[in-house]
Amino acid sequence: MTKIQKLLVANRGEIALRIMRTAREMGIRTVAIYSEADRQSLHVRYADEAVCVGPAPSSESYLRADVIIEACQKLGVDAIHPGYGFLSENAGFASAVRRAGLIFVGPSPESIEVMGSKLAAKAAVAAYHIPMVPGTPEAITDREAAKKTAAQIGYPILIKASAGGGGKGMRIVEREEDFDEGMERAVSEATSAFGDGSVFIEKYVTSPRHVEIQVLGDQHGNIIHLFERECSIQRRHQKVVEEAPSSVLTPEIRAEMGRCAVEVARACGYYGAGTVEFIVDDQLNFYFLEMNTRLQVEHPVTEQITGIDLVKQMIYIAEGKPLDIKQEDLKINGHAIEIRVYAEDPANNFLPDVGTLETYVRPQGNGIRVDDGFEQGMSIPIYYDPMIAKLVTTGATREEAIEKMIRAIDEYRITGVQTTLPFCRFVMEHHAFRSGQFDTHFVNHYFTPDQ
Ligand SMILES: Nc1ncc2cc(-c3cccc4ccccc34)c(N3CC[C@@H](N)C3)nc2n1
Ligand SMILES: [Ca+2]
Repeated sequence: MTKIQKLLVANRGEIALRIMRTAREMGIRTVAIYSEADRQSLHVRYADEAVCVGPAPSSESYLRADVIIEACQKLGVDAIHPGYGFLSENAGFASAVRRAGLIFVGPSPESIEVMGSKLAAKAAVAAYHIPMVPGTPEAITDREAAKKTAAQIGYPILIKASAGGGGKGMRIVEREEDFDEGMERAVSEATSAFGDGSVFIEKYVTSPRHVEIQVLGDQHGNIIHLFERECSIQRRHQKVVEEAPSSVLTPEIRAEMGRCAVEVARACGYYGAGTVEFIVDDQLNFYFLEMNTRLQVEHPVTEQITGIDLVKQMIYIAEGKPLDIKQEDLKINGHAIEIRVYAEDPANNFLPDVGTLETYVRPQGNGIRVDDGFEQGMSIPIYYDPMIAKLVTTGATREEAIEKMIRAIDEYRITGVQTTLPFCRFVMEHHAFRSGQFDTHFVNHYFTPDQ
């Protein structure tokens, strides 16, 4: 066991601040990294020490693994927390951190590697009888054979890039006559996007819900799940509204999905915080899709209903501590909803809107959590994800969480940039959302930009 005394957070914005807050509660000293564009940002001011890692573009700063590791050695840092995005699912970085004698607050490079390839993930899981959509277990090498398999599976099918994920590198093929062209395009897109043209086929589940299970594993083989998050309200594979628990799962299906998620984690010897993604069809059948080996943006809704601080657990696990939480001790307490507040203009096809937060007043009160990285007067840098904040409300019931969300959105005062707040309010008021009857096509179905 190694007690971490000094932690470098290799990230920026709200997640960097969020991680540093937990570290501070644990008596751990914090080091921030920042690009020249983030010199004045909050996470830099909050940290005990801060290091400029380069110019604004991420490739020259937040992705500079060598500069980040060098900074650790210079400052006597023990561990690095990668947050999400940037280097958080980069097996090479996790290995380099290890080789430098530092602790990577995350899973092993091997787990990151396996789960980074959709096919390797499916192969690792195959022996565990986890429901997966019908499809080809291997990358397509023989197109005629693949065409036969597609006919057996039945159209529509999805052609997916093995190196893809998060919706990138997926093509729907509705009919057999479109197969050849669909395959051509899928391979060329995967080759240009990921440098890896290997693709596989799956039966397309037409109106799925996106439900994911949070798992926590320690370095002694203990793995638990912390129930599900529903993330079906997405726009172009960018989640906008997430909630925990899901409004459709029954206790039986929840327990079964949780068991499967733990088995997926076990299949790759997982430790740390991870998320197992499923899609759920309208008959409430669920299918394993992929595993994310990072802390996710939407992790707060899980924290709110379980009372577990996931960053604290990640740090304990990285220190080699055995989990001090038993599965049977975990209960769902209440309902939490998160909306992501982006500096984007819903009336202008959600284009990023640059500008300065002339007014920035957060909502407050019982059941309101705001994870953000900005103060009034700050401008939104154009170089990074334009997320301003995550607004999380927690109520005893889903209805109460929705009421709180509507009240909080109305209290949130932001001028100087357009934001997605009006769109989120539209969702909270919509009968399809309120009744729980929605799927991943919600935004396309119900939101026309001129509204
Ligand atoms: N066989 C099969 N059928 C339906 C699917 C539906 C999704 C999906 C999941 C979540 C949101 C979506 C929005 C539009 C289109 C698809 C989705 C999906 N995803 C999207 C990103 C990655 N997590 C995998 N895979 C699917 N696979
Ligand atoms: Ca993913």
